[in-house]
Amino acid sequence: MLQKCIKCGKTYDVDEIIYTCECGGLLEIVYDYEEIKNKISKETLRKRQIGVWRYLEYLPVKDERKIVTLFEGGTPLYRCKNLEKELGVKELYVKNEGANPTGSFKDRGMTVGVTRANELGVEVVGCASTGNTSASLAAYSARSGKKCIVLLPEGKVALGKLAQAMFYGAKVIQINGNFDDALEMVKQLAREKLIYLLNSINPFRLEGQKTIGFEICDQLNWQVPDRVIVPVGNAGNISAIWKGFREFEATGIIDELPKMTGIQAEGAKPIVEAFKRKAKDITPYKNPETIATAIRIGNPVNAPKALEAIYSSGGYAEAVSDEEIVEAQKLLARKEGIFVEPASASSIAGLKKLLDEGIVDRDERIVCITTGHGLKDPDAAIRASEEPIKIECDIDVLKKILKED
Ligand SMILES: Cc1ncc(COP(=O)(O)O)c(C=O)c1O
Ligand SMILES: N[C@@H](CCOP(=O)(O)O)C(=O)O
Repeated sequence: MLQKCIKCGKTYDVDEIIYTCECGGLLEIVYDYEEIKNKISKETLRKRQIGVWRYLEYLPVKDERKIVTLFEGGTPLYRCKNLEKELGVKELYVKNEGANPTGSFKDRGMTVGVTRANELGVEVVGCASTGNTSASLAAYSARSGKKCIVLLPEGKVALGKLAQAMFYGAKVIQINGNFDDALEMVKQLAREKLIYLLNSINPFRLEGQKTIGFEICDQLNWQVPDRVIVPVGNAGNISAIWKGFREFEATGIIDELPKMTGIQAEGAKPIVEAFKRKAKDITPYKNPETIATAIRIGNPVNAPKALEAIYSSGGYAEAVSDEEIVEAQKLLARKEGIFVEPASASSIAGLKKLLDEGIVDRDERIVCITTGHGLKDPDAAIRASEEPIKIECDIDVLKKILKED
């Protein structure tokens, strides 16, 4: 097991605390896949409880006693028959990551990232966040007794997420700047070794998130979807999920791969623009803006990994407007009973748009990832809903209302 630069191929020991290569390239964790293949089979995996740690041999942990867990993963993969009818597709699933312990997919990353921090003997962890990363890191650092510092863009973090970070006991610092500014600041703290950084630039964190790909195969009885659609912000998740599929292929668990499809918001779409230019580099946005605050990111650190995932899987990247996001959020809640935060609904909005554009075939088996719980952002949900009806305590008035549509 090593850390390897995706740009120049240089390798580093896993115990070296380093976030990018000397050449500036992003790092990823590589394993001896033949060794994993000899240890693991579908049957052995199935004997264990579903969740991130079912896939232990694929995870960068040396000492199991150091694992910090809140029982993350094992999230539902819903077949969505009502949406299939509504959108005119043959087979549609939603992988609902809002069902994780703190309500987002970040918990998969943090169980592994904070376990690594434990193994390294780190005492102070930190991150920049649009909300979910901070909520999750605050919870896992509380559980492992570490000090936690989170930097947030003031006024742009959904209420539920802010409440979580504060309540789990993190030191919460709001900056007069956006997420990208906050990330630059915590990267500086990490370079000076004042914190162990647990944003997705840390390759160990992404190892936990790749288990979304593992679980999708597992829950589809080892079949592989034609396409996986993922909301994209800092671009770690789409890269991680793709790595999961590739590793299952490398170890003989699956023999096909899905088309990775990333969705961004119109006001923050540097990856979509790069994809449409067929480029490998992005042009960052200085002032990203969208109702989907979780993906209000102008300079995604994992852009090279995400673009590689999209290009080499034959996938696609598209942007959706705030109106399309809210419409999709409502559709998912009202047709399937699944309440997600706005950023999460971009995968559904993106699917609808790509079907209309003829990019996605109606016969495909599709999995949309919904990344965070709807209760994270109650303000957005209330703004998008009809006002409750107010009446006096009058039974006749109530009966009259009951008869209305
Ligand atoms: C709810 C939600 N959806 C999507 C994303 C985007 O994920 P990524 O940054 O890995 O692209 C985030 C945060 O980054 C998020 O919190
Ligand atoms: N949406 C994210 C943004 C940070 O992404 P990360 O994956 O690099 O931590 C958040 O929840 O803060």
